[in-house]
Amino acid sequence: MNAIELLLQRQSTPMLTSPAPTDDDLSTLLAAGMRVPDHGGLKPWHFQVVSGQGLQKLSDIYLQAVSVELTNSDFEEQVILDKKEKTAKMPFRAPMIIVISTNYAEHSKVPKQEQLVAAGCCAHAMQMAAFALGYGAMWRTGDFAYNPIVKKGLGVTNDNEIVGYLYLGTPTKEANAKPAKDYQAHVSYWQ
Ligand SMILES: Cc1cc2nc3c(=O)[nH]c(=O)nc-3n(C[C@H](O)[C@H](O)[C@H](O)COP(=O)(O)O)c2cc1C
Repeated sequence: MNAIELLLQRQSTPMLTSPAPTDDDLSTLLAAGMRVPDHGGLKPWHFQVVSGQGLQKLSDIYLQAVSVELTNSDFEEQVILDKKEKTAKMPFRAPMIIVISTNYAEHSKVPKQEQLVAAGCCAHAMQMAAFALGYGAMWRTGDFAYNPIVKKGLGVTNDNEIVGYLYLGTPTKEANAKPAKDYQAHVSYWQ
């Protein structure tokens, strides 16, 4: 697949299984993440690679966060148990997750907004590199990207943000190709 085919045909892979990217391939993904446009060369991001026992650690953090949320809730006991069970399983939807967070720097010419965009580019670049290497990937956030207990557990300070959880692995099945999206309504021209 050449670069244009990759850009025009990319699509997410929600259903992932082992194998995860090999060490060499992971290294390529991380290098692609580092290669993004970066105003001021601040590298205002951090990548936390979660696999193996790390997935259980992430699951424990999610469970802690949801347990606090559910304390004093009006839900019936069985509903609470179901929610906790569902939450604890979330990190196991793939054999590897890269958590992309910001690592904001103070800079007079580079506002946080630009640094956040750059960190978002990292997630996209790593997803594209994963596709190019034959893996599947899905960029997720959800409540746990914004939860203070989860942020603390992952070592993301209050003044930084989790940009996404990039789930990585091998697709469980061949996906039906999604149709291209028409760009006409999203473009204007000055000529
Ligand atoms: C910042 C960000 C957060 C996202 N969070 C979620 C999410 O939590 N759950 C989800 O199903 N899709 C999420 N998505 C969307 C998927 O990654 C994916 O793009 C979407 O399902 C469309 O599929 P496609 O990539 O094949 O076009 C998110 C995308 C972005 C850019």
